[in-house]
Amino acid sequence: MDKTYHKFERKFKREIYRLSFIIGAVLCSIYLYRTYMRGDYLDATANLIAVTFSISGLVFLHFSKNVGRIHFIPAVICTVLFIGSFAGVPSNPDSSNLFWCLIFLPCIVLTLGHIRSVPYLIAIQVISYYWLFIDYPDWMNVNYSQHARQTYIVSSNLLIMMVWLSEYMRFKLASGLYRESLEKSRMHYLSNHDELTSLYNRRGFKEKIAAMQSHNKRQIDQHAIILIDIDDFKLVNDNYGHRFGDLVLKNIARLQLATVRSTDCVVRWGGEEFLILLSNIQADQVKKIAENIRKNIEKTPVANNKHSINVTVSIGVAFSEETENIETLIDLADQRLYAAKSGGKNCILFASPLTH
Ligand SMILES: Nc1nc2c(ncn2[C@@H]2O[C@H](COP(=O)(O)OP(=O)(O)OP(=O)(O)O)[C@@H](O)[C@H]2O)c(=O)[nH]1
Repeated sequence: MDKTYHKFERKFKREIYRLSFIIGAVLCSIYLYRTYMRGDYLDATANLIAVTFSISGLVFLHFSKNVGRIHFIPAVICTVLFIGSFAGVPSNPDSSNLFWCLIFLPCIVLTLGHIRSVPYLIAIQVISYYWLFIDYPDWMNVNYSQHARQTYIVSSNLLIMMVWLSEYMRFKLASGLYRESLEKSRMHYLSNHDELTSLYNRRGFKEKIAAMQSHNKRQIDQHAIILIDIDDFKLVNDNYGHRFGDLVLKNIARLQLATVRSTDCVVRWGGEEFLILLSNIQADQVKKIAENIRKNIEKTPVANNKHSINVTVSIGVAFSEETENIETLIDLADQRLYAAKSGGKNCILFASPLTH
């Protein structure tokens, strides 16, 4: 499945590990205190080991970036605690340690997931059945009653079934929801971006403007529009082929993105025409950016293994001080671009030429 989904799953697991360790540390500390006060030092030692395990798990989790690598550690800790509780303290008069063992079963399923937990659970159940019916040496003073054994077998199996099923359903639901949201965002991306250059398309630009206007309560801060058109692009296609033309478009898109700030919006406005919306910016900075774009494009060759050419662009710029309406601003920039083309190309017009 998708890498990002695994990342999302790992985050989920990390929280489960953390929760398991915290619960383990708190419960075992309480029991450590009680057993120590009771003078039951064997039990107290087992609890001390459990507390140490849980705290080291938390420390490890805190410092490890990639939780994927430590998938088995919490499960191993749970298994050790399980075995410790099962076999280490069997002299408990009311067999209550058997029921504390049940805590670790959900932890194992949740940390390992519905697939990896299966062999663990089978192994744990086989070991615990063996321990339930084993002839313990006399010094261990084990006395699991028939009732305790039966109750343990029924409750542990029911618990495993319930937790396993809920983890299985959670996984299916989460991966389904994730796939759905991934598909939605993919569709949204495709409808708002140009396939060739990955820049915004007109639809994406409209959405961006609407978002900026609603964020700034209908008025975008001081801004400017730069309209860019490749000079004699038809000749590029005619001389070097359409695929080379596509390469030129991609290179120009890349150069624009490299020149503007990450907050600016670069749009493929038409076939060989691009629009840049610079927001929150002073006029002199706009002029610098436009000039940098023109120069960078002019001096950077576009090459494949057959051809290497330099292309130029003509640019028209309009500033928000001239009009508040974005459509009118684009029209102004377009008129200047047209004038730049008529005036000899490879140049920028920041103001409309005087008409007589
Ligand atoms: N390779 C390629 N060419 C495209 C694409 N979209 C539009 N074009 C071409 O861009 C060219 C635009 O040509 P014109 O509008 O005549 O403009 P021009 O040749 O750049 O001339 P001036 O604008 O006057 O400098 C046409 O040949 C289109 O086929 C595209 O996605 N890929």
